[in-house]
Amino acid sequence: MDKKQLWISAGIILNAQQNQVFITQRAAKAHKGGFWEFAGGKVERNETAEQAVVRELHEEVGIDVTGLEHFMSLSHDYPEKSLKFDFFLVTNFEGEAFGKEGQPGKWVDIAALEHADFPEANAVVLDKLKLR
Ligand SMILES: Nc1nc2c([nH]c(=O)n2[C@@H]2O[C@H](COP(=O)(O)OP(=O)(O)OP(=O)(O)O)[C@@H](O)[C@H]2O)c(=O)[nH]1
Ligand SMILES: [Mg+2]
Repeated sequence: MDKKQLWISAGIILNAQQNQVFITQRAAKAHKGGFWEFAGGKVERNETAEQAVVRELHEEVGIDVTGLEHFMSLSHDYPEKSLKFDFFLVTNFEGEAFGKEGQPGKWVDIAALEHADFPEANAVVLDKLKLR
C-alpha cells in the first residue's frame, strides 16, 4: 500500500531580538509524541501554505501572525508517512505565544536547540536556523 502523503506548514516563531524561538511539545500519543516542534499542521484543501501556518498558529499557540517569510521547503519520508514541509519564519505577531491546546511551550535560545529533541525531519531546519 502506498504511504500517506501530507503537506505540512509550520512556523518558526522568533522573538523581537530574533535569538529565540517558541517551540511546543507534541502530545505523547501523537506521531512523534514527546518531541518538540514548530507549531503547525496540515495544509487544507484550497489553502496556501502561508494561510495554513497563520491559521495553525492561531489555533495552537494563540498568536495572530502579522509578519512572516518563507524559510525553507523540504520532504521527509517517515516509515509511516511521507511529508512535504514548508517552514516560515514568523517575525511579527500579536498576542502572547502559549500552548493553547494544553501542550507545553517554551522560548529557547536558537543556539541551545538540540537536534535530538525534534523529529528527524527538523534536523536540516535547525542547521539552517543556527547559521542565520
Ligand atoms: N507541526 C509540526 N509537525 C512536524 C514537525 N516536524 C515533524 O516531523 N512534524 C510532523 O509533521 C506531521 C504534521 O503535524 P501535525 O500533527 O501538527 O498535524 P496534525 O495531524 O496535528 O494536523 P493539524 O495540526 O492540522 O490538526 C506530524 O506527523 C509530525 O510528526 C514540526 O516541526 N512541526
Ligand atoms: Mg499541529
